[in-house]
Amino acid sequence: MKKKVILLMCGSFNPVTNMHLRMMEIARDQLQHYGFIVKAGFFSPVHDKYPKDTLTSITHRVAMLKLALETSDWLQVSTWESEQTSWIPTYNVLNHHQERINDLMNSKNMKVSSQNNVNNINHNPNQCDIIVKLICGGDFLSSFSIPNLWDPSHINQILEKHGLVVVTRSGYNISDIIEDNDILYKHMANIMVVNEFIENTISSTKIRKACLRHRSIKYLVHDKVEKYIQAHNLYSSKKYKYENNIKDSIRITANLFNEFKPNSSIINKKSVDNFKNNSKNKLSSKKKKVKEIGRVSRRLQNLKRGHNKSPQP
Ligand SMILES: Nc1ncnc2c1ncn2[C@@H]1O[C@H](COP(=O)(O)OP(=O)(O)OP(=O)(O)O)[C@@H](O)[C@H]1O
Ligand SMILES: NC(=O)c1ccc[n+]([C@@H]2O[C@H](COP(=O)(O)O)[C@@H](O)[C@H]2O)c1
Repeated sequence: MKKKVILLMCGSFNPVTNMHLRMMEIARDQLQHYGFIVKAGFFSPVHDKYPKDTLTSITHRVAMLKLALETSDWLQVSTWESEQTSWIPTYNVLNHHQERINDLMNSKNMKVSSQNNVNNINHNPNQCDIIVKLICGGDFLSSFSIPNLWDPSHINQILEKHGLVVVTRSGYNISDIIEDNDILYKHMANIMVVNEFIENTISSTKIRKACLRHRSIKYLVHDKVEKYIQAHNLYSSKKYKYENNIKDSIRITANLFNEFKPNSSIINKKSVDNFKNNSKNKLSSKKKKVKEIGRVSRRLQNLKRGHNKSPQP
C-alpha cells in the first residue's frame, strides 16, 4: 500500500516567498516519484513571541500566507502554533498536527466500520496511516547542530516518528551536515533530500532588504503579497536596516562549523595558519552575529523552560 503523508513547514514566513511555495511543490513531486501519496501541505508560521527582532506581526504574516495560497488546491496555512500563548518547540507543533490527523482518521474509520456493521474496528489509535513529515531547507537542518537550540530528544522523535524532507539550499552541504551530527546520521534513512535543481536563493531577509531600499520584489513573492506589503508599508522601518536575525547567525555559525571540519588533504602548517587568520577576520567582522545566536539560544531555552511548566497545548 502506498504511504500517505502530510507536509508541514515551520518558519517565520516574514514574508512568505515564492521559494517557500516551490519547496512544497518540488517535495511533493519527489515524494510521489518515490511512491508516496501527498495528501496536503501546511505552513505553520511561528509565534510572535519567537525571539527574532525583525518578526512582523502574525496578523500580517498569516494574511500574506493566505493570499499566496489562494490558488493552491493542496496547500494551507495552519494558525494553531501562532494562536498559542507563547512560542512552542517545533516537535510539539508536529506532534499536535499528527494527533489531529489521527483523531480525524479514527473518527472516519469509526463511521465506516459502523456503517459496515463491523464490530471489531481493529484500529490502533496510535498508528495512523498518514504521517506528518517536517519539510525544511538545508539551513534549518544545520540548525540542529547548534548547541542548546534544539532538545536532542525532540530531534530524535522528529526523525523517528515523522521524518524530514530537506530541500537543498545554497551554502549548505546536506551530506556533511548529516555526517557531522550523530542523531541525524543515526536516522539518515528517514531524511529525504530534495534537490532544488533550479538554484534559488530567495530568502525573506532579501525581500525585507529590497523593500527597505524601495527595490522591486515582483516575481519573488506572489503578486498579492507584493501588494499587501506595499499597502501596509511593511519592512520599510529602520529596524530592518540593521537586522541581525537568527537565520543569518545560523548561516554564519554553520559556515564556521563547516570550516572547522578537518580535511586531511589540506592539513599542513601553512593552510592551518591561513585558516586561523581567515577565521580570525571572519570572527571579528561577524562577532556580533555569532553573539546573537547565543542570546537567541538562551532566550529559547528560557521560553522552553516556561513552556515545559505550562500544560501541554
Ligand atoms: N531559498 C531557500 N532554499 C531552501 N530552503 C528555504 C529557502 N528559503 C526558505 N527556506 C526554508 O523555508 C523554511 C521557512 O523559512 P523561513 O520562513 O525562516 O524563511 P527564510 O527565507 O529562511 O527566512 P529569513 O531570511 O527571514 O531567515 C525553512 O525551513 C527554510 O530553511
Ligand atoms: N527547538 C526548537 O524546536 C526550535 C529551535 C529553533 C527554531 N525552531 C523553529 O524553526 C523555525 C525557524 O524559523 P527561522 O528560520 O525563521 O528562524 C521556527 O518555526 C522555529 O519555531 C525550533
